[in-house]
Amino acid sequence: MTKAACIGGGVIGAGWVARLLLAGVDVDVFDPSPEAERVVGEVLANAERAITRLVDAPLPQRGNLRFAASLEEAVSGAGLVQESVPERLDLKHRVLQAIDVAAPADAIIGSSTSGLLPSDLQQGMTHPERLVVAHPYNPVYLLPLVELVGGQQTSAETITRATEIYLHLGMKPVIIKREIEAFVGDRLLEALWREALWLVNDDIASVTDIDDVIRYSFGLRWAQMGLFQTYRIAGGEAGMRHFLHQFGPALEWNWTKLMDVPDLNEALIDRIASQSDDQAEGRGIRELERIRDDNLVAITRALAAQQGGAGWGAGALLRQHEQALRDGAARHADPADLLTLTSGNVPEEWIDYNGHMTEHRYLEVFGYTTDALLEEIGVNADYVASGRSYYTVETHIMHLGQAIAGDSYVTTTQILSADDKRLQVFHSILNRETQELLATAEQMLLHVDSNAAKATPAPEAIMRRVTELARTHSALPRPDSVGRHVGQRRS
Ligand SMILES: NC(=O)C1=CN([C@@H]2O[C@H](COP(=O)(O)OP(=O)(O)OC[C@H]3O[C@@H](n4cnc5c(N)ncnc54)[C@H](O)[C@@H]3O)[C@@H](O)[C@H]2O)C=CC1
Ligand SMILES: C[N+](C)(C)CC(=O)CC(=O)[O-]
Repeated sequence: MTKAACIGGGVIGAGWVARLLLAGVDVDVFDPSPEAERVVGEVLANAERAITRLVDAPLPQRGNLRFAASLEEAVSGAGLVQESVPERLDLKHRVLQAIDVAAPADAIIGSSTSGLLPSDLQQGMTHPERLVVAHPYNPVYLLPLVELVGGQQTSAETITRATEIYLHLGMKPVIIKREIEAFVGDRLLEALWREALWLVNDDIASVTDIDDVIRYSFGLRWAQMGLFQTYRIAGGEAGMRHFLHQFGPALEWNWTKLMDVPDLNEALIDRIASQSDDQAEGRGIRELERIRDDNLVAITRALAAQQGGAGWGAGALLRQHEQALRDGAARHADPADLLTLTSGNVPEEWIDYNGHMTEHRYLEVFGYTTDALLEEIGVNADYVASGRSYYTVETHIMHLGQAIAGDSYVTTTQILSADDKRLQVFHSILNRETQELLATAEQMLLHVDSNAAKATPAPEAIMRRVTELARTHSALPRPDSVGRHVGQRRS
């Protein structure tokens, strides 16, 4: 899918716009609000900042963003239409029916609704089989879950195609077996939310106290193990059965208000809102979003480092997504030419106090390029797991040009020499538009037995590909700076 449409560009619509654009998909937005362009722009800036901190792989070239003058213009040519208008059934009906008429026949229509039944949303549509609830979590660009809920008329093909689309966006689609109001996540959240409102209403705890109870305890647990696995462990060595026998009876005690809802009168709204203002300590929404995003990035990265680097939960998903990004990075593997292995955009975060890309980011890009080269010659995750790999033992970087935020770059690679243990390569980073040479790196890599931590000959299958590339690259001009060392004068 190369183009999507987002109908509604508020909190959730803007989050979808960011997730899609940063996955390289062009997005047309329709939102009649005069504020929509500003909101989407601000959310996108925060999203780009977060994603470049999160993902250790070359991001695809950002998709093009366009604000359409009408819903019909926005959905034209879209493979996915994501509806995120306010939670009112009458409005959703009007919008979904208009999308249904104007969108391409094979477009998937995803609704972001938090709780409306897809069968209700489908009423009045000519092609209801392509509508699926695709319920995300805020911030859409960082939290991977999307609950997929089909209605009575949703086709199995729609669920399959939607799953593929959201997977491609780095998300975790969970297909809900049967439609139910509020699906799974919001059922759980509503129960907690209701109890929290009662606790403030009954003056048992303040807004801050309740948030502290969550974030210093079970909030930390939930990001990594959810509810059931956490309670299994809480059952001790006897596990879940013991846990249920011990704590099951408490469910009958008077611990919750169950389905009662506190009267959200003006006095209670004032109390909650003013306690929430105090808690924010003057920070604006965008600032709070950035704090939230930095924390989520740190948590997800920590999860990605678990299980020997394979990741756990949302961290494992991140690792898989990074691998997919590397595999999909613009690759040009014609052996008679330089290898074009990676490409991306320079994010704001990479800019230093001199106003241009800071030095260690060049090494990062060269590192990705080396990873892509290794994939190219067959050194993939399975190969590394077999106890063999290449280690970089020397790098010489030359900084030749400047890259500023938003610049599009591409890397090229030339194999300079190779034998069964050594691989000498020359990478370049170029500005994709102007082709200006920004930096080069000459590297020496050694093929190693990682368990013995010593150099060992690469097997024939790897050497065949390396030798083929090295032979054809030997016909290319040898870069002037090969073999230069720091401080050496040009002759
Ligand atoms: N805010 C949240 O935490 C979450 C919300 N959702 C769901 O996402 C949907 C949108 O919610 P929010 O983004 O929070 O609301 P919002 O109020 O922030 O944004 C709604 C946007 O829709 C626009 N809009 C209104 N009428 C429109 C029309 N006819 N065509 C196009 N755009 C129109 C509005 O101008 C506004 O920008 C709802 O269904 C909600 O249940 C889902 C997950 C989380
Ligand atoms: C409050 N809400 C029901 C709109 C929340 C959601 O739907 C999901 C979320 O992000 O918490």
